[in-house]
Amino acid sequence: FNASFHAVPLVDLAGSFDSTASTVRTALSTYGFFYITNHGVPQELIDRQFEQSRLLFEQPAAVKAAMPFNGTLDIGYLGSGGQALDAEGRARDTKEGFMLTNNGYEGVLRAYTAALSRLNRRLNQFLFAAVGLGEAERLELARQPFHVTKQLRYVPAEGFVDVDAGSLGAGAHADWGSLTILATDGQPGLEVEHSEAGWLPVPPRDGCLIVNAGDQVKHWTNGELKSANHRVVVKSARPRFSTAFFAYFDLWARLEALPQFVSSARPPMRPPETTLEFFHFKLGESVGNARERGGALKEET
Ligand SMILES: O=C(O)CCC(=O)C(=O)O
Ligand SMILES: [Fe+2]
Repeated sequence: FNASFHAVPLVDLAGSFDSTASTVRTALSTYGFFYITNHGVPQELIDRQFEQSRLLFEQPAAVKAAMPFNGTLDIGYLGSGGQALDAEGRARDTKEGFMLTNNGYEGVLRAYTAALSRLNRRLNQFLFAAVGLGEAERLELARQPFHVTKQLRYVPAEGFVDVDAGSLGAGAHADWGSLTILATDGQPGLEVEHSEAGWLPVPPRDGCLIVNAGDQVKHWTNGELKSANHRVVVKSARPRFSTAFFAYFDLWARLEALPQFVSSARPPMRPPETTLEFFHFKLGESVGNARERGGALKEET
């Protein structure tokens, strides 16, 4: 096995529409992940957004606790150990998360979110073309995509990271929505699971954002395109920051497996359901997992 054959592909958004859509299809059916370059989000906006993230996470625990996580909207501060993304793992995630609210960093976060929202609409055109659908079908599912912007900070575990014992910045999971667009502060840690190659690093690349498909795309294409499992292993001595923009299809859109990917031998993976129904199901599951695993981390004081 040669790892160099197994690298997450790069999609150049400045290329021709058809070749970009075809690379998106290959990338999502093989890895579930791709890098994007010439994405149009100014590096300066990405950097300012990380600066706000740094300031936020440096606040005293009491200040962060005063912006509590809202389990219906998925906004607010969720402390280390508040979530356990790996449904089969034993430990809770060590990361802290902060989701968009109307606090002081509102201006920067809203500008960042607006830029990513435009980029997601562009990526959706390639996604729909990749499965042979056009603008009319896109408007049925993705006229006004729902999205959540989540700033993350991974503080290194004390001592060492024991992957076998399940101690991860973020446990193995697939994302839930349509496409996730990830920016990082340049520190490695993200890994994607490949069916033959196992866990592959997805290191940051200059000028690139990282994109991956979520479960909605998997259910929609009945497994033809992948929502790859991924995880975050942070071994460095300093904290790692990343910001994930989780896009979904429209909140009220009823998602159903596309007929071209369904047969009697290949029944739909899930019954038709709205984005909202699926989102609440997954959110309840991951926060519930962490509650059940109480005691795996020190309680925050
Ligand atoms: O921080 C990262 O690199 C990925 C985070 C992630 O996978 C998630 O929050 O769903
Ligand atoms: Fe993820």
